[in-house]
Amino acid sequence: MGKSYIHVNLKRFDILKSLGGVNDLDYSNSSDWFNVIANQLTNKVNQFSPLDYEFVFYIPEGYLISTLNRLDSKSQLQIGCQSVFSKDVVGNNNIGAFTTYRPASSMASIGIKDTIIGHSEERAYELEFLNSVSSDEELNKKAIQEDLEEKIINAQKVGMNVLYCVGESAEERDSDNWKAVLKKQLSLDFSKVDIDKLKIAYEPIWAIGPNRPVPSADKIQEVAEYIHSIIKDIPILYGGGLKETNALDIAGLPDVDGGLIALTNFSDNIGFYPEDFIKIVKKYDEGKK
Ligand SMILES: O=C[C@H](O)COP(=O)(O)O
Repeated sequence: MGKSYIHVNLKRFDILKSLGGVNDLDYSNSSDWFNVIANQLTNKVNQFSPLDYEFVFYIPEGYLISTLNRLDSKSQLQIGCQSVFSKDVVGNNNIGAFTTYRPASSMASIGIKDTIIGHSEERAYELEFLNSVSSDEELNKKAIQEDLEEKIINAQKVGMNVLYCVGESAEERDSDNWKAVLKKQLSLDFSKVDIDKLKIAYEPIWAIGPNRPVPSADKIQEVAEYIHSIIKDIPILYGGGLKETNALDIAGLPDVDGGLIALTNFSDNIGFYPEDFIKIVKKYDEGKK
């Protein structure tokens, strides 16, 4: 059995329902939302051998320092940040504040070793902005691609592992254009990008979040195989509606090495719930090849 990678992109589930949030997780007795999640998960994920599983949680920036300070040193939960700035800000007496940006070097200096780059949300916001300036969407996507590559390079330069997300939109799927889209997204310069510090998350945009269809296991396998035809021997995680009901099938796919999860409940009490996360992991483990 190969090693499996279960990564979680923990979106803003800390927002209280009274402020428009969706998650019902009760953290009223703690000022630190993620600490509540980590406390509920540590013993459970520690039942899996670190030789068999890697658990990485990409969490909103506000919780990074308190989490790193409070996390049980024996916890197998690894904490990552949600992308980094594309510029190298170190050296040349650079004393900028880099306001609003998150330099990889500053993340490394607080102890962050993992980051998620190119998430569909990151790509979408950048594209929305560029499309408002120029109508040449292909050129805009190319610019985003170059920016994401710089982010990967800068993160790896300070020793971080990168989960790089790729995936097609519903329109690109319907026009049967997914191979061309993925090929462009996977065209990284491997003279600069360290393949040993890289994993790929395939997250079809149309499958992410509540009330979305999920591709069949066969389709996920077809795409993962295609990704491996472009970049050999790289771990591929599937993201987009991965849940208890499909985790077993996805775990058994020959070209899939793990999952990227955000929601654990896709209806009713939408959000991320530690007990449901563990149920997904257990199902995944049952199907693990
Ligand atoms: O960021 C996470 C992935 O895109 C999957 O999201 P999801 O589990 O809510 O479908």
